Amino acid sequence: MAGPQSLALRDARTPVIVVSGFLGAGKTTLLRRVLAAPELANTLLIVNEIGEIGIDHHLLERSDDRTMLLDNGCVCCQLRGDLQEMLVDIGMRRRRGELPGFDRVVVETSGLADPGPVAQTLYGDAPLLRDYRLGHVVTLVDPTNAAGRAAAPGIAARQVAAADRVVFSKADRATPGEREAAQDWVRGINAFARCQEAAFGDIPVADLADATPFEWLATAPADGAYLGRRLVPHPAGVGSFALRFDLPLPRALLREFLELLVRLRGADLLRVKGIVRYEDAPGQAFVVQGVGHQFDREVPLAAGAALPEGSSLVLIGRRLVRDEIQALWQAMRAVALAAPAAP
Ligand SMILES: Nc1nc2c(ncn2[C@@H]2O[C@H](COP(=O)(O)OP(=O)(O)OP(=O)(O)O)[C@@H](O)[C@H]2O)c(=O)[nH]1
Repeated sequence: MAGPQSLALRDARTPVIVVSGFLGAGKTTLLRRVLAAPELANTLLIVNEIGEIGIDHHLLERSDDRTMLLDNGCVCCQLRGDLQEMLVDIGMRRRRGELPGFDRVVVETSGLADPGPVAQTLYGDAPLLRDYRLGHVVTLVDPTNAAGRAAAPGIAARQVAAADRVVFSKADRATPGEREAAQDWVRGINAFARCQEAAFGDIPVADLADATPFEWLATAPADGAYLGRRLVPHPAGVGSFALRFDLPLPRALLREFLELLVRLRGADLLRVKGIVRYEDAPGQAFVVQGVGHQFDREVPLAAGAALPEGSSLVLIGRRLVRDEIQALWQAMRAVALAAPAAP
């Protein structure tokens, strides 16, 4: 008898794999790693970012015609129709030979997106069903960031509920207690997902390439029912904005600013990421990012990457007011400029 796996293999439609996970859980890190593998070379990637400027697609270091950006909104609500349109358009262009072929699509959702409605669009839209089927819904859970999940419990839980695979990220850093707590939390929400741990996204590539979600559900009549039907509103007060800087920044001042921001608003600051240029490193751009209180070391970006001018920092958090934070920066900048230069 043909098993579910062989049923899926007879389905020639392109699988769409949804990669979800809370802010900073490690989605981009995992995708950078697995999409570099030759087995996944033929993958079209759609990156959704909630901030008004996209950062992640610059980090993915892929050619532009294989990476598309859906920014300035969340794909589970405002941009759901945009994703539908994008997928239908890409399907048509591929048929007309205007786009190189691709074997799968990966959608990296924003850290505040509920992947359920995203995945459901693939079941409910006839033009989409012609070209695509749902592959895995992979949700990353960062065991070291229970506080972040607690700040937006509805969304974090929905991300796990919709998953057929859960990857516990940051295995290199998480303590045994954090890992156990994260596992208990996931199991309490979704007992069916296949779970694995990863450090810097080191999952076997085949886990993403083989795109038959919930093998046993693939043959069930209520295909996709596990995704649930209810749309969860985004947590109250969580929003995002970008700070932009035209001139190169003083490195030490930016560090002090971010440290002060964490001291003043640490509990509400869920995610910071940006691409910055420093006065002391002409021509070089750096990625700056933090999750909760934890800031990563800065990473210089490859020269020649198509990057925006100046510097931009995206801040995502609860009840953060752009003007107040902008004013804090300006005040610190003014004090630094007025201070006598060190002898
Ligand atoms: N130590 C450690 N750090 C990690 C790991 N995975 C990701 N990080 C770091 O965690 C931070 C966030 O990682 P990203 O991959 O950007 O997370 P993301 O889920 O794409 O973030 P958003 O798109 O903002 O939601 C970065 O500083 C990464 O370097 C890991 O396995 N171990």
